[in-house]
Amino acid sequence: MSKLLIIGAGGHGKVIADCAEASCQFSEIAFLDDSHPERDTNLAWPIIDKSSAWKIYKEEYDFALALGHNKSRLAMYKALQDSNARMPNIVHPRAVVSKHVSLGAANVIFAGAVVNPGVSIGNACIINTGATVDHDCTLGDAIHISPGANLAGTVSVGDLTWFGVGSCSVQSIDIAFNTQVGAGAAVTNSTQASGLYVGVPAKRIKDID
Ligand SMILES: CC(=O)SCCNC(=O)CCNC(=O)[C@H](O)C(C)(C)COP(=O)(O)OP(=O)(O)OC[C@H]1O[C@@H](n2cnc3c(N)ncnc32)[C@H](O)[C@@H]1OP(=O)(O)O
Repeated sequence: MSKLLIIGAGGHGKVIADCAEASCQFSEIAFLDDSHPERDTNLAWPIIDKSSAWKIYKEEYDFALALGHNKSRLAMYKALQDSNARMPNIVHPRAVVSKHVSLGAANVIFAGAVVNPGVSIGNACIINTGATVDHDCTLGDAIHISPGANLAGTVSVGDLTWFGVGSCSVQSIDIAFNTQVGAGAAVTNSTQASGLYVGVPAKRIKDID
């Protein structure tokens, strides 16, 4: 069995560790975090070094990326990928993921999530607790579908997009690169431009970085 190093020892990291433990895929789970050596544990798991030290560990460990910020996670993913580090997908045993789903690398799919057949997910995405991604959706890289968010069928989601907690999308629309969907929003039309969309139906209210 492989050993897992999770980069980032915050709350999201804890959920990845718990998910990895439940998957029985790893013989050891530990963290890298910039708070080391002042902090040496994250709940039940040790923090063994700073995040920047990851290269030292790349032969010995697989990696998971616990950076909630989509752009930071994508940058870290690219750095590790360039270095041929191993970044498996981590799927909670109580997530329902169709075998007819295409998954890239470094994705996490948490408990209660459902990913239906025909879905394609890129790299470094978070399908958070209880989120659903219905048939034939296409997700790019470094996307976060927050807890309880729901995508109907055949939605195309651009890289770096974040669906907030409890938000949703109707079927058969395209969500632009780097779209941020506020908590509880309902996206009812394709989004043409990056930006923050809130409300029901969701409206674009401002630019984002
Ligand atoms: C396990 C986990 O914890 S995963 C993390 C899950 N977290 C989330 O899903 C959080 C989602 N975040 C949100 O919904 C935030 O409110 C954001 C990102 C949409 C907006 O944050 P900010 O960029 O700081 O915007 P700000 O708070 O200044 O709000 C801008 C305007 O939008 C409104 N607004 C903000 N969020 C929402 C929302 N979800 N729905 C409707 N209106 C909203 C504000 O009231 C404000 O309106 P005003 O200008 O008339 O006063």
